[in-house]
Parts: sequence; C-alpha cells; structure tokens
Amino acid sequence: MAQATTPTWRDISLDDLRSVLQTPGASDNKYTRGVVLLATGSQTYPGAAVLSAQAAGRAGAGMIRYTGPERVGRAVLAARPEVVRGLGRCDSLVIGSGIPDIREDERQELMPKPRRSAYPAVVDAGALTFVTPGLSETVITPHAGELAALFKRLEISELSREDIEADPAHAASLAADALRCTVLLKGAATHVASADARFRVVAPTSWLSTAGTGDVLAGLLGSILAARHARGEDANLALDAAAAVWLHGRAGWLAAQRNAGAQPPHAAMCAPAEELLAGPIGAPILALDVAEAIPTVIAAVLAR
Ligand SMILES: NC(=O)C1=CN([C@@H]2O[C@H](COP(=O)(O)OP(=O)(O)OC[C@H]3O[C@@H](n4cnc5c(N)ncnc54)[C@H](OP(=O)(O)O)[C@@H]3O)[C@@H](O)[C@H]2O)[C@@H](O)CC1
Ligand SMILES: Nc1ncnc2c1ncn2[C@@H]1O[C@H](COP(=O)(O)OP(=O)(O)O)[C@@H](O)[C@H]1O
Repeated sequence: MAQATTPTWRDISLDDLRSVLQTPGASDNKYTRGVVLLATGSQTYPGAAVLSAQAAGRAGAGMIRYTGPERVGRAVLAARPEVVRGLGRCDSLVIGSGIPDIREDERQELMPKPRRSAYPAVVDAGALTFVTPGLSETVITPHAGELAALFKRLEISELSREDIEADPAHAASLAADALRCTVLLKGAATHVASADARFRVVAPTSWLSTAGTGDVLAGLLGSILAARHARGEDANLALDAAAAVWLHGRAGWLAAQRNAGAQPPHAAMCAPAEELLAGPIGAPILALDVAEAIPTVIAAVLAR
C-alpha cells in the first residue's frame, strides 16, 4: 500500500482567496449566505462575544445567532442589532472565545445539536479544554500557550509554549496528526495544518498583538465556514482557515494604516506580507478596528 505523503507548507494565493470568497447573486438570501452560531463570551469576558459577532458580520455572514448569558447577549445586541438570539438553523458554530470555564452542561447543550448536522465548528480559547482526538469538521484555534496546555492534558507531547513558539510548523503538524482535526496555530506567522494540507500565513503587521484580535479571527472564520456549508460544498477547512488568517492579517494592516492617517489603495492590500512589513509602520489598533477593516480587504480581493 502506498504511504500517505506529508503535505508541504505553502502560502495562500489570491486565486485561493477568490475561490473562498464568493460574491452574492440574485438568487441568494440570508440563509444561502450562511448562518453563524456564536457560543462566545461570558460574564467574565462579555467583549469577546461582541468582537466575534462584529467580525462574523463584517465578513459577510447571512445571519448571526448568539447563545450565551443574558447580559452578554444584551451587549452583543447593543453593538450589533442584526444578531438573532437563541439556537436555530445554522451553518457553523464558533465556540469558546471569551469563555474561560465552559461547564459540562453548557457544552452538552451547545455541541450535540450542531454536530449532529455536521456543521463545521471553530473551537477557540476555553472550548479547547474539551477537545479530544477525532472531532469531525472542526478547526481548533490555539495560541502557543493553549496548544502547550492541550498537548499536556492529552499527553500528546511535552512541548512547552517556548518549544512551540520556536518551531510552530512542527507543533501544528504534530497537533493535526494527533488530534485528527484542522489546527490553526496563531502567532506572527500562523500555521494551519490538517490531514492533507499545510498553510503558513505571515501577518503583515505586528500591531495585531493586542487583546481580542483572536476573538475577531474566530468570528471571521465562522463566517467563511458557514458560507461554504450553506453553498452545499464539501468542507475545505484548512483552505478556509488560511483564508480567514490572511484576511485578518490584512484587516489588521489596513486598520494600522488608517489609524496612521493613510488610505491605502486596494492593490496595496494584496501585496506580499514581506513588502507590507517593510513599508509604512502604521499606528496602534484595537481588535474592533480589525473587524471594521474586513469588508475593505474583501473588496480588494474581489476587485476585478
Ligand atoms: N475583550 C475580551 O472579552 C477579551 C477576551 N479574551 C478571552 O480571555 C480568555 C483568556 O485568553 P488568554 O489567551 O489571554 O489566556 P490566558 O489565560 O491569559 O493565557 C493562557 C496561557 O497562554 C499563554 N499565552 C497567552 N497569550 C499567548 C499568546 N498570544 N501566545 C502564546 N502564549 C500565550 C499564557 O502564558 P503566560 O503569558 O501567562 O506565560 C498562559 O500560559 C479567552 O477566553 C479569550 O477569548 C481575550 O481574547 C482578550 C479580550
Ligand atoms: N507579534 C504578532 N504579530 C502579528 N500577529 C500577531 C502577533 N501576536 C499575535 N498575533 C495575532 O493576534 C491574534 C491574537 O489572538 P489571541 O492570542 O487569541 O489573543 P486574544 O485571546 O487576546 O484574542 C492572533 O490572530 C495572532 O496570530
């Protein structure tokens, strides 16, 4: 029997991005565009729910549902009145951002329903504590500290946070092989690994290293996964995850340029990361600035 070959690391191309980002047509409606269910935010971190909702909406979700504590739901609605409260038909689940302590009963309430229908899921932050090998249709989104904790809990490896940061490609591949799901390991270069694909996406700015940008990425990815699921296409989790990371990086770069008073043209947003890193430095950003820059970056990719 032929041995499966290990996929090689590659960049995501503009053609890849255009295949992920589809323009709505005359026959589309909110359901065909994809419904994202957010199980994010907690009494401790209500802001994470707002950030994931902002990002999912700005990335083009047809509809966003929110499930979580009453007070958090009110904060989400105050920021995004388009959001619908409660469970219902959905095409992707984003779970865990801003929930440091997901309880067993909460997990039971949330996970089974969407999972029975094989919706893709983004499993972030607190929800990483219930990841076990073999979760189907799942992208996990740890940073190095969270991946080290996951390795330790599941006795996969003794790699420390520092080891993972020193060789993220190895750590992401190891995690994808051991967990049999798609792994998005966050950092200045983010590594996406699955059984059959590897993507390395370099962030074009390090202003992204600010609280809440991971919550924005989770919502953005939820929106992309929901769109593909609603289109009835086979899942392509690694490609979608790499696309989300690319858009997130560019949105961070654009926000940093805007905050410095610049208005870069569309073409600049699609330049190689190394070129952008060598260009104007920009200015500090907040996570919400990143979410708000997403539509312009999508427009730049789709521009003909
Ligand atoms: N506005 C809101 O509502 C916001 C809500 N948020 C929510 O807060 C929750 C906690 O998230 P968190 O990642 O900050 O976990 P935290 O327990 O501090 O660290 C765990 C371990 O990881 C490490 N570590 C941390 N960051 C690292 C990195 N980038 N790369 C590598 N390592 C890193 C850290 O190591 P240490 O620095 O302590 O040595 C520690 O060992 C989460 O639910 C999130 O969604 C945030 O998104 C902020 C905005
Ligand atoms: N130095 C850096 N340069 C570029 N991007 C970074 C850097 N540090 C972190 N990031 C990005 O910022 C985001 C931080 O996410 P995360 O660690 O989950 O933070 P939070 O929990 O505060 O949202 C990730 O997308 C990560 O790839």
